[in-house]
Amino acid sequence: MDKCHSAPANHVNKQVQEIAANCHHLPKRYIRKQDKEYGPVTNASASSLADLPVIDFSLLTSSPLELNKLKSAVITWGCFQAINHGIESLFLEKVREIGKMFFHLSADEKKKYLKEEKDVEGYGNDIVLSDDQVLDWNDRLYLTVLPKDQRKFRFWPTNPTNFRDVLDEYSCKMELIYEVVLKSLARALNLHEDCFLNQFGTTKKCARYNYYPSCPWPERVLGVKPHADSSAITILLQDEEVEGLQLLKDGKWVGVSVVHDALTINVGDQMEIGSNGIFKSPVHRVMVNSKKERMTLAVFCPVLSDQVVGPVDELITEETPRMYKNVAYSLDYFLNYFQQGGRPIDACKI
Ligand SMILES: O=C(O)CCC(=O)C(=O)O
Ligand SMILES: [Fe+2]
Repeated sequence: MDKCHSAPANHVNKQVQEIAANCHHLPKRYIRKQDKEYGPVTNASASSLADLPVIDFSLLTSSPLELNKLKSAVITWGCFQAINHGIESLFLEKVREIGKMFFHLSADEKKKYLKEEKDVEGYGNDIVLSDDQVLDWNDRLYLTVLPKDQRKFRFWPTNPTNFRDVLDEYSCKMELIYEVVLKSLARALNLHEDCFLNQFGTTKKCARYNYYPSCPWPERVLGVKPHADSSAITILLQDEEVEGLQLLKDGKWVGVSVVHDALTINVGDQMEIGSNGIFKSPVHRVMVNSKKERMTLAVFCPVLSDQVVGPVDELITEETPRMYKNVAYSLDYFLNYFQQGGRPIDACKI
């Protein structure tokens, strides 16, 4: 059979994992349309792994040098690898393990947590907004973890049995990491350390386990299509061995390596706006592997729904005029641009 034969578009509501398990041909809905991707389509080769700065969190308050390294990382890349962040290696393993155990449950068991068609919360994949939308080669489990009163427990697996406890503990740790990053970024710009924390107010923490089954035609699909995150920051726990994340840097795609026990942290559109464009929210995408599955856990830290985001006053000066309007962030606002391949932040620029 022609390996690239396109199947009819009846896979839209199937899980990618089910398609991958019996993949004799690639369903049409997953085939990349390269003319619709912004940024070049060439793949990163082994030689173009990003030299992403590694920031030692244990030094951020005591070492001006480390703080400066963080500042230049976020200005240059919008992203860095955090080490010595205080989360034990064994615990990170557990966080990965509960995710893998979940995705390895039977299809029927996982479907108990299936999301609704037009919502993101729960187990599933892309919200489909149009017939010609290209789908990502990934399944997800998306759970709002903080504030606690926004948790929708019907989507929280009880299998494995420790899933909820481990994710709950991880959420608390993410709140602390969030605060360290926002305070450090403010100090790096000589602002009061609570400046960004106050600007954004209470932020949500939304955990998204991304599961990328292996794909016999990795060049023809994308794990996640090019996008920038809308959050203030995103804290990513990568797969312990399989790479796949790439950043668009100076017009080229460069791969992000796996650093043992590191958290890969990037700023999102809300921080780009808050910092009046000093920190740039990086465009990134995910490639899939022909042989190995990959699983990551992204924790997005966005403002609460309808909260207005704008640049902090102290960063608007005569030399550095306001670059972004104040915008009220909602899921609809984000999705409308995202699924059409545009960047929501372009609509916020003055
Ligand atoms: O899985 C990854 O490496 C990144 C995922 C990502 O970009 C996202 O979930 O927004
Ligand atoms: Fe992302």
